[in-house]
Amino acid sequence: MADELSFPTGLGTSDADTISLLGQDLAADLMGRVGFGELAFWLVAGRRPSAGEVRLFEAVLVALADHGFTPTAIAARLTYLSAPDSLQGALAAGLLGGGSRFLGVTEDCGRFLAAVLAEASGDDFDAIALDAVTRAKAEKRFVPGLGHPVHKVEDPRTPVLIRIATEEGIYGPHLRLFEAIGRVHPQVLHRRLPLNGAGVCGAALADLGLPVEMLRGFALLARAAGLLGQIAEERRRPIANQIYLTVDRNAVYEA
Ligand SMILES: CC(C)(COP(=O)(O)OP(=O)(O)OC[C@H]1O[C@@H](n2cnc3c(N)ncnc32)[C@H](O)[C@@H]1OP(=O)(O)O)[C@@H](O)C(=O)NCCC(=O)NCCSC(=O)C[C@@](O)(CC(=O)O)C(=O)O
Repeated sequence: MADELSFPTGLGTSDADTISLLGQDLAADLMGRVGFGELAFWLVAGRRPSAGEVRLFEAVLVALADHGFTPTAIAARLTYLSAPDSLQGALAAGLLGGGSRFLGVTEDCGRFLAAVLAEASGDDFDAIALDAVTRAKAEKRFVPGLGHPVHKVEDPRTPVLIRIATEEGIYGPHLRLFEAIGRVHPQVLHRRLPLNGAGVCGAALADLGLPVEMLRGFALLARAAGLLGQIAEERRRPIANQIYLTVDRNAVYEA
């Protein structure tokens, strides 16, 4: 009976002396020879990325690592205040906040763009974008990737990622549609909103051919590094207790 069991994997395995990963000898062929970003791409895509793809992918990871005292950073710091014995708890608390308003939008935007492109015909990207924004507004949905709480005119990450994608020959239909949304949305929303960093990262990852259903994972991978930095700084120069006491001392009891 046991002979019939089979659990196929193309990722990792080991025996007493060796560790294999992605068909390579981990110790001999990968350690010290492949960057962590390249490995993360390879693990998910199941193919080794080109140097240009690694450059764009790592630019995404760098873009999303940290954005100051965001809800994810504050959640991690407050959890660390309460449970300094649980670094993993603080990290997990921060990552749990990667959702449809902040950070997780990387995937929402990639999915949105992919769905619009799947239905679209022709190559008039401004017309396709206009239709997509009009439909989102009619359905009372926010367009993912538009707007930012701090960068009201331009998110500095957006033009840089578009430039890198163009330089590396990876600028594709998702980034093209995203830029078209940036041009046409004022006609529908009657205000000009910035194309934000989370959104451009989703468009770039989709143009890299990564599965849109996995894009939140990359945003979380990037933010895990940033949150580690936040927790390390919390240890060196704590602020979480002040946040806690400020809210508690200013609470207004309205029973
Ligand atoms: C980002 C924010 C909540 C900002 O809110 P705010 O309230 O400050 O927006 P305002 O500028 O005040 O909006 C002015 C008027 O436009 C309307 N309006 C706004 N956005 C609109 C839109 N997309 N579609 C239609 N209409 C819109 C709004 O309803 C208002 O209408 P009205 O009330 O009538 O005046 C909002 O845009 C939003 O939900 N966007 C969609 C989700 C999105 O893309 N999130 C990514 C954010 S980046 C990120 O995740 C990475 C991170 O930022 C953070 C991290 O790390 O955690 C980092 O940097 O790394």
